[in-house]
Parts: sequence; structure tokens; C-alpha cells
Amino acid sequence: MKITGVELRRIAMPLVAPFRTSFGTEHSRDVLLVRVVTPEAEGWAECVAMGEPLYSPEYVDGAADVMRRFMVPALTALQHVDAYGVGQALEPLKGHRMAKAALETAVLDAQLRASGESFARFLGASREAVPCGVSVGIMNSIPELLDAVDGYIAEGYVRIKLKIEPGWDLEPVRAVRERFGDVLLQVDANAAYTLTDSAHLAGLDAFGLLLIEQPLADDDLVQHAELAKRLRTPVCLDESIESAAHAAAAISLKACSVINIKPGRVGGYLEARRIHDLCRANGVAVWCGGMLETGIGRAANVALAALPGFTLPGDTSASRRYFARDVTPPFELRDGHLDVPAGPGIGVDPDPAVLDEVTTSVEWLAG
Ligand SMILES: O=C(O)CCC(=O)N[C@@H](C(=O)O)c1ccccc1
Repeated sequence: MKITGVELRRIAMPLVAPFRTSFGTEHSRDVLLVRVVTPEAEGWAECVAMGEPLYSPEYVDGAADVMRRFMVPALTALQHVDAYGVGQALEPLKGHRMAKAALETAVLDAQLRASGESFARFLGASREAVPCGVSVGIMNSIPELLDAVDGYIAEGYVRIKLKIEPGWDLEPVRAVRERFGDVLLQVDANAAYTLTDSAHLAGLDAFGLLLIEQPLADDDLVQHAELAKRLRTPVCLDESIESAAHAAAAISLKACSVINIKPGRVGGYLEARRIHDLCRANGVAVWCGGMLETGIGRAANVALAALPGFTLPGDTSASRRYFARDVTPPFELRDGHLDVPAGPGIGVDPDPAVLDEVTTSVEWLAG
């Protein structure tokens, strides 16, 4: 396909409630949407970069800038490009995986809408619905946490993930276990601990958790391997895994036994599938992480989560977990599952009226 132009659209999406993690509290998402226009079709994608470089080095203004100055010109200069060609064309540009992921995904969406194939079918999905977990932020008190978890379980979520940090870890996990019995339960530290905390973290072994996610720094596979020897709870990596090469290194070092795959973090859905395939070949479970996506990113994530190696419920929650109103028809839980979009491409379209209301800026980059 020839790209005739790319639209960079920023939208303001207030969260239904503050979402606190070990690295900060989100009240609203400043989202960068990408629309790629070709003669055959147009494609949509969501860049998962946050407003500030707190989860990873990328941030939304930086992603828009690197797209505007370097990535989009590299793509619109090509006479023909498809999703596989995007990675090749952008390879000389170092890093910026979330920005690359958004452009690749928008091209893939356009390509698949033109051919009439769904993301799920293209990626190799084996299911038509996926079981859904939910991520629960750090709260001000145990009663507030228990109320929140109670509500999510009542909505049908099949797995609870608790954000933890030093000072908010063993007690909330114990309280949830005591109140809700053997619900599927895991924790996410977002790199808030060091190896000196390993004896303390071993206290989590008493609670039968599915995993502890990203306990240590994102750039330290060796220390994660040492921690994994000291815990019974399986170690899962998120921020540490930005590519299939990282996943291979983590597996060979025994730094983790589970991987959270976020397509935006790893540079797109093609690399996400490579990581899935590598992990499946090595008996490592994967699940689909989330970055508080709108329905645009959520649709593609649900398709990915339907691949056979995604054997653990992901952070693929209903739209209402984060947004009072989504920019697409809302994803709604059905018996603890989300249905995989079956239409061409990502299978959903933004509602133009809603999009207009939440748009804070639109920029057209002509090919
Ligand atoms: O359900 C979701 O989309 C969010 C899941 C979640 O907890 N995301 C976390 C994470 O570290 O995985 C996150 C929160 C805020 C910003 C970035 C990442």
C-alpha cells in the first residue's frame, strides 16, 4: 500500500477513578491515536505511551515528535509498505518502540481492512472470547481495596491483580485472600523492590499467587534470576521485556517463568506474536498486559489475547473499568470474558461524535 497521509490525534480520556501504581497516579489519559490513510483503506492505532516517562522512557509528546520528524516521513517516502515493511523501514531509528508499534499497527489495520481479514485471524487466534482479569490500584485503606475487589468480582472478572509497593503488599494480599478465598490472584510491583527485599517478598509465597510481576528494576535480568530462586511465587516480567531477544535472554537466564506481553511495549503485534511463539516453544506462559487503552487499543489486545499461548487471563478489562464513555462501542464483560472482534482489521471504529468531543488536537502529516 502507498501511505497518502497520517493523522496524529490527541484525545483526553478522564478515568472513572484515580489509578495509583508504585510509580504514580493516573487521573486522565492523554492518548495519541494514529490514523493511516491509504487509497485502499484507513487504519487506526493507539500509542500506549503515558503522559510522563514514568513507566518507561517514552512519553506521549515524545512519541508524537519522533513520528512527525522521523518515522512518518520514512514511511510516506516508500512507494509500497505493509505491516512487515514498517518494522524494516523504522529499524534504523533506535528505541521508541511504542511509537513504532502505533504506526505498524495502524498500517496493519489498514492492510487487514482492505483484505477483509480480522486481527484475530491474521495473528492466529484460537478462541472467540478471552477470560478477563482486572488490575486494582494501590488504595488508601484495606476496606477501600476490599470494596473495589468485591465490585470487580461481582462484575465477573476471573482474575484480580493488585498493585503493590513497599508498605502496601503483604497486608492487602492477605486481606483479599481472607475475604475472597481462592480467587485467581497476582501482584504487580512495577519495579518497586530490590533484591534486599527478597525475604520480605517471600512472605507472599503463603498466598498461592499466580505470579509476582516486575518486582525489580526493568534492566536487571540477573537479579530477577536470583530472586526467582528465592521465591516460590512465579516471577513474571513486564517492563524488562521489550523484544523477543529480551524474552529469550530472560528465559535462558531463568529470570522469569511468565511474561506479560504488551504489544506497545515490544514494538507492535508482530513482535508480540514472535514473543508468544518463543514462549510457547519454551513452556513459558504469557498473558496480555494493558496500558489503560481505549477501545482502539483494547480491540487489538483482545485479538492477541486469543492466541493459544495466552493461557493466563490478561489485563483486558471492560471499557468501563477506566472510561465512563469509550471512543468505540464499549467492550463489555460477558461471563467474565470479552468477545474477540471478528470484523476486518481491529474490528471496531471510533465514534466520530465522541472522538470530536474528546479530541484536543489533530495534525495531518501529508505523504
Ligand atoms: O488494565 C489496564 O489496561 C491497566 C493494567 C495495568 O495495571 N497496567 C499497568 C502496568 O504496569 O501493567 C500500568 C499502569 C499505568 C501505566 C502503565 C502501566
